[in-house]
Amino acid sequence: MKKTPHDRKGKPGPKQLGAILTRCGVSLAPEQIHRLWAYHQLLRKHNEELNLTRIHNFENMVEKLYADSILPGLMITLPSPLLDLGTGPGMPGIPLKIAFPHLQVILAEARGKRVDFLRKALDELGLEGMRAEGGLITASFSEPVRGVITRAVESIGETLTRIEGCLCQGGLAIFMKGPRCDQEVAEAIGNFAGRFELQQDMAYTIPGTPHERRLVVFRRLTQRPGQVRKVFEGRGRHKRVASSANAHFKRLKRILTAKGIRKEGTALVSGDKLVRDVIQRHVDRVRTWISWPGGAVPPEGLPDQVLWIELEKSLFRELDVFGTGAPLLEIGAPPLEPWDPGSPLPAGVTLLVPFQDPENVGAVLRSAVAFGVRAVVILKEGASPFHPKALRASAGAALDVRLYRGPGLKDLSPELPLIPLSREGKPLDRAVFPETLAILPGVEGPGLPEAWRQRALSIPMTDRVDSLNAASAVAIALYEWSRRRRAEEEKTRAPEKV
Ligand SMILES: C[S@@+](CC[C@H](N)C(=O)[O-])C[C@H]1O[C@@H](n2cnc3c(N)ncnc32)[C@H](O)[C@@H]1O
Repeated sequence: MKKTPHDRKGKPGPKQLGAILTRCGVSLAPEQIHRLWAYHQLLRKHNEELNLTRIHNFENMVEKLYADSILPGLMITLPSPLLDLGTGPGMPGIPLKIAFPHLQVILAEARGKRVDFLRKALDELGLEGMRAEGGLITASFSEPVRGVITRAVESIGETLTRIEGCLCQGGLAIFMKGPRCDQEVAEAIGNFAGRFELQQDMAYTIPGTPHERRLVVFRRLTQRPGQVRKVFEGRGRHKRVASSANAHFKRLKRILTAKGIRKEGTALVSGDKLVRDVIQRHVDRVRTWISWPGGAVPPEGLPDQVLWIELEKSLFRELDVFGTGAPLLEIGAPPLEPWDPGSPLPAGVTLLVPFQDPENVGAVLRSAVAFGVRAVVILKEGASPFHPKALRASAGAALDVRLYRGPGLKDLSPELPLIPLSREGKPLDRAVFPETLAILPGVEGPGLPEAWRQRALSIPMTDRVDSLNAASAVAIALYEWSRRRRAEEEKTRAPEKV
């Protein structure tokens, strides 16, 4: 190692740099120490003018900047190419490149003067396989990288969104954090479920110092949007639609109504969470992913025949009737199986639904699934369970319950073992529920035909309102039934031996 004027005992110089690094668990070859020393000098020289770092004490700089930057490379196998997002004066990218010369590193820095400094540093240090990328990295940055590393930039969630365009599937997002980042990590796990998974979360102390750190590593599960596009284009399943006369758009417009849903046999799902849930639980029903240019691309794992339609934003808004601003899904909604009133009801509770408001149909389907209803019969007067409002109000439950199409209210035989719900009936809390039963609420407004009212159950309530909302009344009746059933089960359970 060459001697420099500063290289006396205790004075900053390559020798002391090497010694402090060794104490921190980082041992570098002499030429690497010289490169790092040259970088250190550049940093000092330009710091006053460019405000590159607030750490000035030599020992602190070595421990908190250089050793800190290099340690992640000793703890995990760093992927390459590696994007150092928000590198500032080159941290951790430059010390990492010096310590691990095989890495291809892109130093990303938004501020122009810092970018000038980085380019000068790379030039003077003769670091090859490394470059500085100026400007703000956003989700549209699409150069493929296998890893992203960041130190002191922003929250984990913000970075995971930002690297959507560049981090390859299976690639690592590496976060150099302080010790207290539990909440940030937990939020990212929840918000990016299905897109990123937590691979490692290591708490450590920089050896020989009291400085605590966390290395948090997320692995990307999904493909980059450009790749997804290629896959859909390769299958001939990607369409861009700019005209309202387009046949796909006209079909999608039609399925906003019950008549169109019946005719096309498909339905529209809206809302980010619901769309993701439906894909996860009913992927075989998915027909079309509907977005707009620049909007979210379809997730991976959709069946080959699924179509991706990118609609002009104004056309997309016509379909996004709830204004969710999230992609929509077209799903299969085949005609309901006809209900045979002559065949025995399944054990447990069946629900007959005459509601004309699709939101009530959706709400009641949600309660039906919540309380373990076996089958739901949509009567002739009932709204479509696949109407966009019904699907949304059901939070997807419309796809989780056995649905049948039944006759009209007036065609229901009085012989059927139904339990009608009506304001005039006997109090629900005193009712005796048979093993197998079917609950029949009335239509919103007119309620039930006279014949059914006579044998109805009623929910005790004040007379300050005329009636409960139809879907709420059913939810209460279902709750009462499930409460009684649980109480029965408790009773029949063998008493525990003492
Ligand atoms: C607090 S500094 C940290 C610098 C360095 N990583 C370190 O640990 O010393 C954050 C730097 O990130 C840059 N930055 C923040 N967001 C960025 C983005 N989206 N793209 C590029 N640079 C960004 C800022 O300009 C700033 O220089």
